[in-house]
Amino acid sequence: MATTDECCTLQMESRLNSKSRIPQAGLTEMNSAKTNSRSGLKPPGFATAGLKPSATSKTSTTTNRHHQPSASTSKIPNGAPRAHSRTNSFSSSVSTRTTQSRATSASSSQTVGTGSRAARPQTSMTQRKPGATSIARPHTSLDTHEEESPNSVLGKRKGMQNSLKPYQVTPGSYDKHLNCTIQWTPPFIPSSTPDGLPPQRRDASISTLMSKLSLSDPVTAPEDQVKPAKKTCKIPSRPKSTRLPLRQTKSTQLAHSPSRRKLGSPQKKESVTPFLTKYSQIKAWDETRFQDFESFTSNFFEKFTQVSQNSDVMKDAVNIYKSRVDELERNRDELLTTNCSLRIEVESMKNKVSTAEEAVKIAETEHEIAMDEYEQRLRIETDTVREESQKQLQLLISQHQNEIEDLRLRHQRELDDERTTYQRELGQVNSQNALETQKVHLEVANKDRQIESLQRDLRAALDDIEAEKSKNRELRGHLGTASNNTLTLESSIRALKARIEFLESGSQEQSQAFERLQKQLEDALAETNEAKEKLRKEETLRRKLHNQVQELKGNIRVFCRVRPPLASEPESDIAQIAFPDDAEDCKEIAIMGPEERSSLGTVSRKNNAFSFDRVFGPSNQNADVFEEISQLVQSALDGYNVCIFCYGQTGSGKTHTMSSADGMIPRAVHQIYDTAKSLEEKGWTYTMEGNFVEVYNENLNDLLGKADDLDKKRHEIRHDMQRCKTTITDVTTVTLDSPEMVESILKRAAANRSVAATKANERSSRSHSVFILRLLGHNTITGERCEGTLNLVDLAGSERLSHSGATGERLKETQNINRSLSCLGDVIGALGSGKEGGHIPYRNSKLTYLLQFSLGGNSKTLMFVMVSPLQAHLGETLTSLKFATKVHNTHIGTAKRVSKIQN
Ligand SMILES: Nc1ncnc2c1ncn2[C@@H]1O[C@H](COP(=O)(O)OP(=O)(O)OP(=O)(O)O)[C@@H](O)[C@H]1O
Repeated sequence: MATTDECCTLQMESRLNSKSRIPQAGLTEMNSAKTNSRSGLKPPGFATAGLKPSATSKTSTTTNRHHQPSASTSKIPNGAPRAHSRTNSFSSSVSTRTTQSRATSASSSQTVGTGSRAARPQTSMTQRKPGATSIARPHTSLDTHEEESPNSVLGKRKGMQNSLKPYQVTPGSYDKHLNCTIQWTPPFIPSSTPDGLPPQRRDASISTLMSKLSLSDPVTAPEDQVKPAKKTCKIPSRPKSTRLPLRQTKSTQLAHSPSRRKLGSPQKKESVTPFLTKYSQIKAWDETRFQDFESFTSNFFEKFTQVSQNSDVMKDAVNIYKSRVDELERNRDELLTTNCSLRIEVESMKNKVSTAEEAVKIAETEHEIAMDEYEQRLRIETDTVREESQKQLQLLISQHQNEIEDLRLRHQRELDDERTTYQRELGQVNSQNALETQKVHLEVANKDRQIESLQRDLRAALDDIEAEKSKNRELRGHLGTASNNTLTLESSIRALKARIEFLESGSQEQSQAFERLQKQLEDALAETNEAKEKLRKEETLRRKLHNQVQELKGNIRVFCRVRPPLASEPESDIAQIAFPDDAEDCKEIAIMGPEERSSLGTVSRKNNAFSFDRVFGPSNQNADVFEEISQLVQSALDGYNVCIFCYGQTGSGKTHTMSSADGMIPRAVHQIYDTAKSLEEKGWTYTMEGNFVEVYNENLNDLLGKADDLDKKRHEIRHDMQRCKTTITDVTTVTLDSPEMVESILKRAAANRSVAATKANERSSRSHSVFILRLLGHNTITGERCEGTLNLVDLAGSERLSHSGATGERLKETQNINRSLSCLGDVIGALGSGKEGGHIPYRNSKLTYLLQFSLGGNSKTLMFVMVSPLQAHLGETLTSLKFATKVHNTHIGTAKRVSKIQN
């Protein structure tokens, strides 16, 4: 029964442990509180059996959950065992008891908690009396130690923390608190049994167990086993397990101390009477149960140790977590504080940022306004500069185009003129050559030398003409170059226009384009100046060559013109006039003379052939005539005195040729204007002054003056022999500013003459009209000056006096006309005689005296002999032709150009 009860007790205890009950508590409740409190017996030998004086043999390992390690060796947090000086479970249970609890347990038995410990069986040291319910355990050093420990079991329970601290006691180690050496005793057998056991059985079991245990009491221990200075708890060495958990019930240990002592002293086993009650039934030691119990205990210890170690690890982890939580809380507080300060700073920064943003917005607004104003100003300035640039460019382009156009027109005119002139000159030269050849044939003996000379001159002239042509080609080349330059400039202008459109966005590029254009313009101007310089030189050369050609042609030339029959003139009255070389040179005219009856009575007609420098037939117009005399007009511009007069009977066409609307005078004036204008680019500036006078009855009348002054106002002819210049006193001089003025001059002259005439067209037939055009030229570049005079003379009718039948005033007129014409013939004859220093009868008539410097060596003279086609005028016609032939045969010396160089 006892064995069965003990097994049941162990099983119950195992179940209780498996329910996480604290083993110590369970054991306390079952063994100490009940058993000891009820038994009230003092365990015999308790005070002496269990304690041995020697503490050297064995060590006991126990675990005390209620004590904080404080001995010589301690267990580190990871659960490693540490040495402890505490005593066994008994000592531990005593140490957890407070003074008060001990006092309380002394008066009343407690079944739980500390009270149960107070009721556990007392050791022999307490000398517990039988029957006492509880005996206060005497104070030992453990009490003080227990109370001083901050980790007392009460404190643990209150805080529910660190209640599972493992506590190991090494058997044989010295506990300083108990002042004894822990001595291992054989494993005790838990006596806890389920409730309901009869006290007798319980006591018997306890007695049996206690009998197997021996606890040497220092009091009863042999003297040699007890150290004099301290109490020693000697526990017999344990063969296998040396660890004893603290949880093992202290009260049970105490209760079984006798058994323990008995086990620890096997030699005394037989001699010692088991400390059993009368109810104990245990008679012998059950070795098998002991071994089971020992194995169970060993397993239990191992599990307990493992759980304790885990608990220690968890506690250490909890401590670490707590410290970590504290640290984190501190960090959190610090972070909160920092966060608050940062929020304040953020708020202040936000305010600053908002203020700064407002300032930035204001500044941006002001900046935008300023930028708008600046852009507007810049746009206005750019538009202004662009407009000005465009205006300047347009102005430059228009000026340049005008200059180019003028230059081109001038060059074209000059080329046309030169071409016409040279063609004309060539024709004239050819005609002259033919004429000279004819003359050579006619005057073979006398003219051989002259022909050879003329041929040489002709060759020279041809060479000159070739040279002139080459010059002309060069000029054309220059003109072509100028035209190319013009085209280049025009293309440049077009490119610049396109460029300007492209460059509107940048004034700098525009200025560069302007500079390039300016440079091109300067280059073009330089080339133009070079061309002008060449033209000036060519002009001088041309004048020289032109004069040479004119001299070769002769300084006095005679042209014959036959007017066409008028509508009022019947064809039967038309004389037989032939033009033998009409298809070739137009220099011959043949007029069938009147019938002549010889002495034998035969009637015959003589063919009168005449040859002149040029013969114009009825079909020729004034334009054809002027084409031939235009070279003389050019000579007048070149500074030579030229005299062109028309000779012929009344009605032969003198006035028509000279003063009609398309006559020589208007055409000459127009040519002079055109030529003078073209010469302006060569530096020449011309001033034209005109006089229009008549010689009537050997008196000079100013046809541009008042009509009433005609035949009343006297005018004197003055000659400046040094300058070879003729002036007329009190004569009206008209400056011809435009070619249109000549028409008014002619009209005015005609009007004055008609007022003075007694019959229609009468005055013009009875007087010589002289249109004097003085040409004053000045070259501003070379400084040259020239002064030429063009005299256009419309002579009075040359009919004979006998034929006119005039009388009285008319007779006087006719006589004066004949005398003046005769004087003209005399002067021409004298000039043609070739006598050096010979007398020239200029003064014999007003006309010749007036034309003194235009007839002679320094002048070029052209005489038109006008022929009426009427048969009735045949005699006068032949007379005029004979006179003209006489003039034509006259050779006047070389003309001298009136020119000077300005200093
Ligand atoms: N070449 C011509 N073609 C056509 N008509 C002409 C030509 N020449 C002269 N006439 C006409 O003949 C007429 C006489 O001409 P004009 O008056 O010129 O002669 P004139 O010699 O000047 O006479 P006068 O000595 O009296 O002045 C005019 O009516 C004129 O129109």
